[in-house]
Amino acid sequence: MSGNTFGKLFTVTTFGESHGPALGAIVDGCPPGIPISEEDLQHDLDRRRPGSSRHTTQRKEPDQVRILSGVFEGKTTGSSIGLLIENTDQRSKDYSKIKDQFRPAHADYTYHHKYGHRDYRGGGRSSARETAMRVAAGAIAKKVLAAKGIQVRGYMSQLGPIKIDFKTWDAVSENAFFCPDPDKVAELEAYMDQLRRDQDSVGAEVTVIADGVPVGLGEPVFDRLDADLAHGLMSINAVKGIEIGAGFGCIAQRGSEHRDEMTPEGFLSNHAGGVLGGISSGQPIVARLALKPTSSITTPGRSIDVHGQPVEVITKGRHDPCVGIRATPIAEAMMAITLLDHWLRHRGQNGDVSVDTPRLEQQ
Ligand SMILES: Cc1cc2nc3c(=O)[nH]c(=O)nc-3n(C[C@H](O)[C@H](O)[C@H](O)COP(=O)(O)O)c2cc1C
Ligand SMILES: C=C(O[C@@H]1CC(C(=O)O)=C[C@@H](OP(=O)(O)O)[C@H]1O)C(=O)O
Repeated sequence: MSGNTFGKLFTVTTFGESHGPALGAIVDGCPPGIPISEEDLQHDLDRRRPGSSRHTTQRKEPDQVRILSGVFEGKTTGSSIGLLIENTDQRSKDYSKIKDQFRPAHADYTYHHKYGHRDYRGGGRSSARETAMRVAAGAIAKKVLAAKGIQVRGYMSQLGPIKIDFKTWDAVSENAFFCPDPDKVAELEAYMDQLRRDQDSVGAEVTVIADGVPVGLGEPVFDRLDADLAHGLMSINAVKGIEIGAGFGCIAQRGSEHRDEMTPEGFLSNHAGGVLGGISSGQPIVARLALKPTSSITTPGRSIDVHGQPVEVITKGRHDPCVGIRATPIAEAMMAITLLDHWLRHRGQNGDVSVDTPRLEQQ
């Protein structure tokens, strides 16, 4: 097993390196008859694309996706969907000087020791450039889920020390940060401008929410829905923490506060984050991701080279000063892929009839 595939019934396999000719994905298990066009995928790809504001990497990639298979006359056929995005703006000379050095906090050290031979250009396979394919696959999952009334959306909830309260979904698409509070945008701009002057990077938190998920998705033991969500979200580059619902906040809570009391009209709170016993409760599914600060910065850092000799690493080139800024569409994609996989698995075992899943409609 090479670890390039995610999911059990709805599966996503990706290939490609940051400075290779192209990236690709094979999406398997998509139900037939779903209308899918390249434009459907392009919307989310444009939201993730590098170089779209001064606060992200300045690498300019159109990230134009091509659907190579699995769609005929505008609808999925049920066969493998092949997706391709060409790389057009690689600048490999940025990496010539550091090709034998290990950037502290990037994957150079572990790739070198695990494989012995690595594509150092742009971090090769370890680059988050790969996440473009997840976003394209996630857009397919989102489309299938939307037909079932399930919507997956995300936003930035903290940038470095700046906490961001949720205000409106409309605001999220109106700024470069996926910030839901329009009154915070100027502060974020100023923080990022100073950060660049400091030649440093910073972490962030992204929140992702699925609305309209019926009761019953998930498995009770190993493949709990929350476990698979954590797997999918944690598999995104630079993610160091995942919380579902109250998350680590539950440590300081009492049972009388944490429990989500129920009335005939519904739950009175959602500390569970929409999952009980590994199975969706019908409440919104809420996950938060902690993303670490970018490792590639121009501030010199101590490290070693491939010969074990001490070096001072300075990483020049085009890098995201805060990787969390572009992570929202990626988190949405991984949540959508996980939910669709579990939707198909639920239907595989339980069929369309289930006393406890009145909102699970026939596909
Ligand atoms: C959207 C996004 C953009 C990223 N951009 C950069 C970047 O420009 N430079 C960099 O060094 N790391 C960047 N990263 C982080 C690296 O890909 C990541 O740190 C590396 O793969 C090592 O994996 P790990 O941090 O999960 O241990 C980015 C991550 C994401 C999610
Ligand atoms: C290209 C993208 O982001 C890249 C992610 C990345 C990393 O180390 O993860 C490092 C940089 O790579 P390069 O120096 O090869 O351009 C970013 O630009 C992208 O997201 O599409």
